[in-house]
Amino acid sequence: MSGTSARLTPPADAVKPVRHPDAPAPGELLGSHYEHCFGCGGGQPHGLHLQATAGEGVNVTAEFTVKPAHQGAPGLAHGGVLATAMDEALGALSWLLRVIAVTGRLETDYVLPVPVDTVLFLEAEVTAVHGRKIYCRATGRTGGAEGPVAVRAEALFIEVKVEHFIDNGRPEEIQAAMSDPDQIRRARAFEVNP
Ligand SMILES: CCCCCCCCCCCCCC(=O)SCCNC(=O)CCNC(=O)[C@H](O)C(C)(C)COP(=O)(O)OP(=O)(O)OC[C@H]1O[C@@H](n2cnc3c(N)ncnc32)[C@H](O)[C@@H]1OP(=O)(O)O
Repeated sequence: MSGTSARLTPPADAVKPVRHPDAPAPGELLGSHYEHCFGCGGGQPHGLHLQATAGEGVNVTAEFTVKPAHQGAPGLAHGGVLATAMDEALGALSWLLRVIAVTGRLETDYVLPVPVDTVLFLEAEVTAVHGRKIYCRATGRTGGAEGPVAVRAEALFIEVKVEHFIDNGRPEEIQAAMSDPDQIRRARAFEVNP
């Protein structure tokens, strides 16, 4: 990548990310944050079903298998779907900081075409934190965890409160989520001092 845009460059007084003491242990499968999430939920037949695993630092690894439903050009993954995979892997970093955060900005470099049936090996890490702003980056490799980089992304996530979803989400889904004890448990797993 030739360079990061100014909006994704942490300010000079940004700090190194700190793994929350109650973060999932390294190697732990993080699970889905919401059953109907297009990126990680099991309730979306054509979703990405991305599964992320906690790393030792403020990082995660994840795998995503490109399905025929994810095509753009014949036999190749759609770029927007690949950006979704990066977004989802980057979003999973919230589990390690134990904050709720949403994507503010996402920049993606498409380096290689990604055929259907490819398993994309994703790695994401937080690079810096500045107040509510979480700076992070990710790569997606083909042919194994050490394979060539096919997709690269940098992003800025912004920490929000649970009210962000309650105030803005469609009432049907919010009410269903709020009355689901399992969903409440998952939402709390993101929060510091729940
Ligand atoms: C029941 C619930 C369950 C929930 C489970 C967990 C779900 C997890 C889901 C994860 C799913 C996967 C992930 C997804 O798909 S998340 C879905 C996609 N993302 C969104 O929908 C977010 C939409 N945007 C917003 O809601 C607001 O704009 C946010 C909340 C992001 C900020 O508005 P807010 O009014 O709060 O704050 P602010 O405007 O004062 O900004 C604060 C600071 O940030 C800086 N800034 C902002 N934007 C940008 C930008 N684009 N580039 C550079 N900088 C930016 C800004 O300059 C400021 O900096 P500073 O002046 O302080 O230095």
